[in-house]
Amino acid sequence: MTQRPYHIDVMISAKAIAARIEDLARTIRKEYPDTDKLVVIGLLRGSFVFIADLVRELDMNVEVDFLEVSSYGDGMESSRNVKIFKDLRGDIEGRDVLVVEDIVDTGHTLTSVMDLLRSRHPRKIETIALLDKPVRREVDFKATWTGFEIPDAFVVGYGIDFAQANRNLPYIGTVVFDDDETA
Ligand SMILES: O=P(O)(O)OC[C@H]1O[C@H](OP(=O)(O)OP(=O)(O)O)[C@H](O)[C@@H]1O
Ligand SMILES: Nc1nc2[nH]cnc2c(=O)[nH]1
Repeated sequence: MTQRPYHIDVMISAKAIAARIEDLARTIRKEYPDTDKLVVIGLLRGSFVFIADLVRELDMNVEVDFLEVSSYGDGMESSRNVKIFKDLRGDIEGRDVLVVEDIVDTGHTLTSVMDLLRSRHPRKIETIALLDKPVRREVDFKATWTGFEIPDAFVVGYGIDFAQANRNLPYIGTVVFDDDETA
């Protein structure tokens, strides 16, 4: 399938993201005062940039693990069918856990991931999402901490893809189709 031509407008700069992550890391540190080693779980693939920056700001002992899930494939619409492609390496029973996500949109991904992870009986489990698009929600889900609330626009960059491209942009941008602008 040929891709409709598009460009990307900057929505949140790399500098604004870095400043927000410093704030979030301070808040999280205070939320886990008695934790020996926090298990920080990144949801692949979208969260790989966010988790890398977040853990380097977290002034505490952490263990990093990943769960690979996907429901969008290469499209712009959720399939509402959250598939697990790769499970955690570690056991989270009795552990303090933080789940790191790039974006909450319909809410299906984090709802289904949290159902799965809670069934493994962590001692405490919280969620952080860099972006939240509350107007698109289809299931009731709110992350414990959110970086930025954003309007209804398809975003890319900072780990987030469109058709497996643009994950390497250092900022968050919106996809604008060129033929929509001329219509
Ligand atoms: O709230 P939702 O509507 O469920 O959407 C959020 C999810 O969508 C994207 O994942 P995607 O399925 O595109 O996989 P990816 O992380 O590998 O890009 C994103 O990374 C979130 O995990
Ligand atoms: N690339 C991308 N993936 C998403 N998954 C859920 N919402 C979005 C979005 O706005 N952009």
